[in-house]
Amino acid sequence: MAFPHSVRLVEVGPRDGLQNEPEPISTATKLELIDRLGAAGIRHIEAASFVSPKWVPQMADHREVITGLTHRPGVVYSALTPNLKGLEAALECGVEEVAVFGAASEAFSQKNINCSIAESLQRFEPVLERAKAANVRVRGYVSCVLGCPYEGEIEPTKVADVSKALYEMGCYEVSLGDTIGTGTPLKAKRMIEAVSRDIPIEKLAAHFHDTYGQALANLYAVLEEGIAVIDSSVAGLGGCPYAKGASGNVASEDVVYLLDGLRIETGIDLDELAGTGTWITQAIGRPNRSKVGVALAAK
Ligand SMILES: CC(C)(COP(=O)([O-])OP(=O)([O-])OC[C@H]1O[C@@H](n2cnc3c(N)ncnc32)[C@H](O)[C@@H]1OP(=O)([O-])[O-])[C@@H](O)C(=O)NCCC(=O)NCCSC(=O)C[C@@](C)(O)CC(=O)[O-]
Repeated sequence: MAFPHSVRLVEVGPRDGLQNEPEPISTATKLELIDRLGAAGIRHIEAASFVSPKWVPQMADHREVITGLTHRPGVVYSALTPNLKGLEAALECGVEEVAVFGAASEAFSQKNINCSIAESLQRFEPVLERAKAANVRVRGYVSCVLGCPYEGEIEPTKVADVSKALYEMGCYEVSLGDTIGTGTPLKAKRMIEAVSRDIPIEKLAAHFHDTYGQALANLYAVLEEGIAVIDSSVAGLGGCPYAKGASGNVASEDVVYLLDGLRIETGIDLDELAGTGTWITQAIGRPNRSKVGVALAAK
């Protein structure tokens, strides 16, 4: 299959990137990050997470973040909502899009959202119904699509089953998470092949972490399969509390550089994005994990 002509980047830095930071990050810093990302041309930004503050303290200011956003025309600002409680709180803040998140691994599901895969799907059903009634689109995530920190290998058929359930429930797009970054290009292709037997490829997104340095190679492999939505995190921010040693999502700057080189349109200004990566890493005292970002900053 040929590469897509354009790719939509879903920037998950403000949520996935920051959710594990141990030191509090001010709401003002989060809002500035989100605004800078929009100014760089990103059209979908995952801004917050309506989860329990006991589980993820860094996302406790979800209300302030969502209500404090300066909405740029054409930019979608979304938030995670694991259950009805989270969804109702998000709707009260006027959120325009939400996401539910499940897993292809039983053990990870238990650690992450405190329930089995089957229970999680039951929880998501009323979330989808309520969101539909409120005219709010729902994205679905599946974690551990290329490996689990507890169960190791995950069969592509398991990923396909959970993805299909989310899609049939009404998720407009299913994002496939290589949560611990253990995937390699062949595995990634096989997983996409399995999932796309049930779901049109244009309804799938790649959400790859770079723990083993394979994320760009894996993205190249799935772009060849026709994937045209990529989740990434500016400066490669992030990690996962339930996956020891996991590094962040693939860096947005590195993905844009790759796509620019392939003549695949993103609508994103790489220099502006790289400047945002430099700024946020300095603001929160983290190393910049984008190779492209570091190289551009050194010019
Ligand atoms: C899912 C729950 C809430 C279940 O948590 P639970 O303990 O099973 O839920 P519960 O219904 O029994 O409620 C327990 C307490 O949580 C409260 N509660 C219940 N729901 C909410 C809510 N929505 N917002 C705020 N508070 C909530 C509820 O009110 C109660 O409070 P208490 O009475 O003890 O004071 C919990 O396990 C949780 O918050 N987990 C956090 C999971 C998380 O955020 N993980 C990181 C995001 S996923 C991810 O990063 C992967 C992804 C998407 O990026 C893809 C990839 O890379 O793999």
